[in-house]
Parts: sequence; C-alpha cells; structure tokens
Amino acid sequence: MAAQRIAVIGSGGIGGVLAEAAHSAGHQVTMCVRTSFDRLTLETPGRTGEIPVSVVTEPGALGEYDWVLLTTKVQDAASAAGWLRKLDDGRAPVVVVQNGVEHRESIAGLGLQAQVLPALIYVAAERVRPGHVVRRGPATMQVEAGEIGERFVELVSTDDLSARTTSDFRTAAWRKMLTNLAPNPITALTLRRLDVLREPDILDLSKGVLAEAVDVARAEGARLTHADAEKVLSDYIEKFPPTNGTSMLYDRLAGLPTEHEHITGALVRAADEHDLPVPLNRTLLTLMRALRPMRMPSI
Ligand SMILES: NC(=O)C1=CN([C@@H]2O[C@H](COP(=O)(O)OP(=O)(O)OC[C@H]3O[C@@H](n4cnc5c(N)ncnc54)[C@H](OP(=O)(O)O)[C@@H]3O)[C@@H](O)[C@H]2O)C=CC1
Ligand SMILES: CC(C)(CO)C(=O)C(=O)O
Repeated sequence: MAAQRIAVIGSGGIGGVLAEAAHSAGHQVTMCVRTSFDRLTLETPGRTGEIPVSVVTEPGALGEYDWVLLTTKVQDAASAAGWLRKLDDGRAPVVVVQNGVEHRESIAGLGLQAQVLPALIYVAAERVRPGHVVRRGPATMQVEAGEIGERFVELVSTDDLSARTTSDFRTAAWRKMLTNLAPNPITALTLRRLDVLREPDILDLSKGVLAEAVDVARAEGARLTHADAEKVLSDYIEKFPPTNGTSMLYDRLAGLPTEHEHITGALVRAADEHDLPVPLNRTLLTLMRALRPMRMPSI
C-alpha cells in the first residue's frame, strides 16, 4: 500500500500503539493532542524507541489526511469535535478505536459526513506520561467487515499488530465487553493489576459479573454463551501476565475519570431495557460512580 497520511486523535496508550504500527507500516502519522509533548516514545518488552510523528495542538494546523483514527476514551469523543469536523472532508474514514458498544453512537451527534469504521483492540498499553507509552505485548484488532475494514487491516498490520475484519461486529464488541466488565472495574477498585483475578473470591465474583453480562449480550443480539465467559476468565488466568493492568486501572492511578459509564453503565442500561437482573454489575457501577479522581501512588 502506498504511504498514507494518518491523523490520530488522542495520544494515550492506544494512540501510541497505533502511531507505532502505522509508522512501521510506512505511513505518515500526525498526532492531534490535547496535552502537548515533544517526542513520542514507545517502550516495549524488546526495545524502547522514538516514533517520528508530527504533533499538532490546534485543528487549524491540520492538513489533508487519508485516515482519521479516534482513540480518546468514549466519554471524551464528543470533546474531539473540533478535530473531527476539521478532518471531515467526506473522504477520509474515521476509525473509532474504543472499548464498549457505542462506536458509532459516541460521535453520531457530530453530524460528520465521513464513513465510520468501528474497531476493537486487544493490547496492554499504558501512557505513563505525555508522549511516553508502554506496550506490554503485541496487539490484535478486529474491525467491521467491508471495503474500508479490508483497507484498514492492510494499513496497520505489522509484526506487532495483527488486524482482521469480522462480519459479526456486534458479537465481537460484546465479547470484548466480557473482557472488560469484570477486570476493568475490579482492578480499578482494588488498585491491583490482573493478579487480583487469581484470588478465589474475586474469580467467583468475576464469574457472576460475566454470567449476568452474557444474558444481556444475547438479548442485544450477540452470539455468546456462558462457555465464552468462562473462556474469557480462564484466558486471563492462564494467558495474560498478572502484571498487566487495564485501561480503567491506569486512569484510576493517574487520577483521571474512568470509562465505567460506557462499559458497566452500558451493560446496566441494556439490562434495564430487557428487564434482566444484573445486581453484581449494578453494584460495581455504584462503587465506580462513588470514586473521586485523585492521583494514586504507582503500583
Ligand atoms: N490502554 C489499553 O491497554 C486499552 C485501551 N482500550 C480502549 O481504547 C480507548 C483509548 O484508551 P487509552 O488509549 O488507554 O486512553 P488514554 O486515556 O491513555 O488516552 C486517551 C487520549 O485521548 C486524549 N484526548 C481526550 N480528549 C481529547 C481531545 N478532545 N482532543 C485530543 N485528545 C484528547 C487524551 O489526552 P490527554 O493526553 O490530554 O489526557 C489522551 O491522550 C478506550 O476506549 C479504552 O477503553 C482498549 C484496549 C486496551
Ligand atoms: C482487555 C483489556 C484489559 C486489554 O485489551 C482492555 O481492553 C483494557 O485494558 O481496557
């Protein structure tokens, strides 16, 4: 593929990982940032290096682009309106790389003409300070099937990022929700990394949280079973390093607002629509809502 011009909105963990992948695939990357920095550094298990990107802090400084990647937290998507409107030339697709199940809804109110490609990413990536991202392993992505999805897969696939399309994005997004609904709030509330899931009582709680979630996901049209939820948890115990965290834990440590309304909150809202009981998720949501953002000592 010829070199493409890629604008990445958001320069946290996922913005950093995608900038790294796009640069190593031979593309030109511009980071649209809220908190400025001089250089983008990517730290991985094998190496630490600088990724050559342009950094812009004002939409007025943007040129023309072939792709727009939105990598803010879901609750910040609307605040990126200035960037998105300036980039909205009706040609460059907007790839929304976020957790949750609201990829289109999060920017629907902006009335953009661009085509939107919903995307999911699995990776452990932590922005430890502005312009410095730690990626603790390779990344995998799933995007909605179609012509734009195929092109996006070609755009970002590298040795460290494998991407594919899926014809059932709804199921993929709810499967991703299963990976977030227990670990994200539990790590954020306990201020522990994934090792916390190995505590027998926490594992039991997680099983209950995901059992509720599977019923809601199925009511929402996702093709998931309780065996899928069991597999998500056994993968966490057997395959994920216990020293990995979650994006919600990283936000809590940094004293930033967390994404709970768009993960646990989205699940509870869907459950209410289907009249399904989700007492464990509702309790996690109540606790997450009660947290006050304050910077925590690093763990
Ligand atoms: N981190 C991870 O390992 C994973 C994250 N995800 C999901 O990916 C998405 C992105 O997460 P992640 O990268 O971790 O989040 P981060 O909080 O690390 O990064 C978000 C970035 O968005 C920036 N931002 C917010 N509002 C604006 C704005 N208006 N204009 C420009 N930049 C803005 C923030 O700016 P500032 O620098 O000023 O804070 C920050 O750099 C989330 O939905 C998350 O759940 C999914 C899988 C794994
Ligand atoms: C599943 C996990 C933990 C890593 O991909 C994630 O999505 C997150 O950190 O929010």
